[in-house]
Amino acid sequence: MKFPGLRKIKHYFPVSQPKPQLPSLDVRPALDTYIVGLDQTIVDVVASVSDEFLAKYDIPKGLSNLVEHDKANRIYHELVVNNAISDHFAGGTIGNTIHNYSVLADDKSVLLGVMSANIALGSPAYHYVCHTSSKVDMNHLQGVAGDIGRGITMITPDGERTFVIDPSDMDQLAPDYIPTPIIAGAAAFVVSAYPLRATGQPIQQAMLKALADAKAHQVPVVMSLGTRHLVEENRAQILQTIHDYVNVLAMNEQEAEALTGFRDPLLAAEAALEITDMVLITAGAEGLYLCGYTDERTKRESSNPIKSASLADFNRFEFSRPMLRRHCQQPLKVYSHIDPYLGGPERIKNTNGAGDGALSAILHDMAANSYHKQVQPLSSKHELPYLAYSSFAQLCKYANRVSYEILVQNAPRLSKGLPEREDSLEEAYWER
Ligand SMILES: Nc1ncnc2c1ncn2[C@@H]1O[C@H](COP(=O)(O)OP(=O)(O)OP(=O)(O)O)[C@@H](O)[C@H]1O
Ligand SMILES: Nc1nc2c(ncn2[C@@H]2O[C@H](CO)[C@@H](O)[C@H]2O)c(=O)[nH]1
Repeated sequence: MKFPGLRKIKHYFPVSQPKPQLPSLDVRPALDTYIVGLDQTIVDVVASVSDEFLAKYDIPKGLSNLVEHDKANRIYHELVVNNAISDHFAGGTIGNTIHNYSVLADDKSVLLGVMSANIALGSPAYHYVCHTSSKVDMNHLQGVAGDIGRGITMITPDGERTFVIDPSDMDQLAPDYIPTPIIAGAAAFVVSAYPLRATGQPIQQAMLKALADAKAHQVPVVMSLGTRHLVEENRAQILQTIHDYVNVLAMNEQEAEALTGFRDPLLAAEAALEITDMVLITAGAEGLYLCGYTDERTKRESSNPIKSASLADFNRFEFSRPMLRRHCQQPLKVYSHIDPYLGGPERIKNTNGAGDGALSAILHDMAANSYHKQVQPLSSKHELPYLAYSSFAQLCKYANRVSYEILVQNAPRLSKGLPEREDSLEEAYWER
């Protein structure tokens, strides 16, 4: 487990404790710190298209659209003929998140989902496996006869991305393939709302079982919302799922508006905190918001400039560490916001996965907290049951930095972690 993020002052973080056993790639619940993700396994087929191309196939821009197999094939073949496909890349919003977690933390995660039992060279499954970190344990995947999902990722000249999803067998994950002991030992369980639109498919029951397992074993449940129209179309079910199971909710501002009715991210977060414990709202060029609870006893005042927007002095206690609401004697809502790191990259070719990247940073910090607690149970950092190792403000910095890296690397999956030492980060940024 690496230390989460970069900062000037480090607490003692036991990264070099000798491991009691030989290293193993499989996750061992009693020995390892890891997170578990459940996803529809999808390969992203990345192509450059014009706005006219989207209009021709009647595809709403900026969203993830489920389409029938024949239509997906027609689109795919036109892209091949136009020579517009640049890459095949492993995708799936949670697949990306746990891959990025493993790269950042340099530690293990477990992927639950399906995989083609026979993988042919060049097949979607082949591309998926090739582009996934070896620290992602894929031993619990369910083998299927057909293909994994295909997500045609169309990038328009403005850098916006639009998906056409051809599901193939991606929704066939059965509850029998949810390993309860693996979930029970995890530092967090992460899932997206996408399976909720796979009406009548086995993955819905599998997801419910995994959620119930996580809840029964007090494993924090993290959910990302996926895409705006998924939220609009399944709002009641999503709200119920969040209310029943979810501790950390991640969404962009459009999804937040569809869920809560508030366009303003702070008001959306305030509303969402009535049904969950922590909320990450990414807002593109406006940066991101992280909001949650802390206990009155442990609130810490920020030394950053105090900001007011739709809520007055909203970031006043952003130096506090997040807690589950039920663990607070006197819960206090805390809000933090950060502008894009260094104002964002000079040129953004593609924003795909920037939000997932921010979430993987939050997961890293949560897992680091579990790890630290396991190794240093008597540390003052664990006097109260905190949800993360760092403060809201520090979590924002880290999440923001990782989003920037995704934008710079121009792919939803990090090919390398953050630099060990960054002059610009230490001097020009963290100290600001
Ligand atoms: N145009 C931009 N300029 C500067 N930073 C940006 C820009 N777009 C995104 N970012 C950075 O990336 C983060 C996440 O972006 P965004 O809100 O677009 O995520 P998203 O829509 O959830 O993405 P995805 O669903 O593809 O993962 C932002 O909080 C910000 O830090
Ligand atoms: N699980 C899942 N991921 C999706 C879907 N649509 C788009 N994505 C992924 O979202 C990622 C970007 O956030 C891409 O890598 C896509 O593969 C979907 O319907 N289900």
